[in-house]
Amino acid sequence: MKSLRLLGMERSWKALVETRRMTELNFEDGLQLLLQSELDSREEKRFDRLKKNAAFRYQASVEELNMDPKRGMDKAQIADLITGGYIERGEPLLISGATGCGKSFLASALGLKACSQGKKVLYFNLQKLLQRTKIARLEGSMHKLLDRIAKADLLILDDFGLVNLDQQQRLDLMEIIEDRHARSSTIIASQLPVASWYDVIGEDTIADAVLDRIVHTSHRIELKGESLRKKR
Ligand SMILES: Nc1ncnc2c1ncn2[C@@H]1O[C@H](COP(=O)(O)OP(=O)(O)OP(=O)(O)O)[C@@H](O)[C@H]1O
Repeated sequence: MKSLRLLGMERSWKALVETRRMTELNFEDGLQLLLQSELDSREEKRFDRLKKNAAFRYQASVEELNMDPKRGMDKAQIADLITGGYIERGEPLLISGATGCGKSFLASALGLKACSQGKKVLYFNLQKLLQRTKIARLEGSMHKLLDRIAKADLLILDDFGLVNLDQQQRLDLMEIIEDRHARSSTIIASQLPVASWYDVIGEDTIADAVLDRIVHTSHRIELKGESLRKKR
């Protein structure tokens, strides 16, 4: 088992030997148990890898979400998002709300859920990502970075609209969104209401092109209430 790197199976086998349960099982049940242990162990490892790769802002889970409707949380909508259907269909999710109302927490929790469903997720603060694209262009690694982003089943762009974009940043955002359009899902979180995103992008043709690709088919969550940081 060790040579074949069947580590989950090996662990289960050792437990069976130590507890002497192996003598109680017939061949078929024993084999099934060992194979199931191997499968569980691989899924667990894949989940850990996906979670690490996603680089979430919070290690938040959907079970921890405060579902108070006064905060703008709709149980049925969240339950639907948890199934991951929006990711399969490549639909965007736009989360807006004032600072501290839990946008990043919600996006991270949905991202973690997607990892548990075997999806490749990437989480970025948008400003930091657009600084990274600038550096990647200078270093000649832009193609690699865009390729990595395009391959993600779910891309989370947090803090959209905190600063205005320059022309190159607008074009980079456009390219990222275009690569994903109608194929892969993107979550965008912003303190600004969706109606003012046009002005944030700042150039009519690019704003039209970006928003046309994300707004029409999107799911929306508008979080309300006072900052959860203040409450704490
Ligand atoms: N559902 C929740 N349950 C428990 N704590 C939460 C929840 N949502 C958010 N928090 C906590 O509230 C604080 C603010 O949350 P978060 O960073 O997600 O807000 P935000 O809306 O993204 O803020 P900003 O716009 O300033 O980035 C964090 O400390 C977070 O841990």
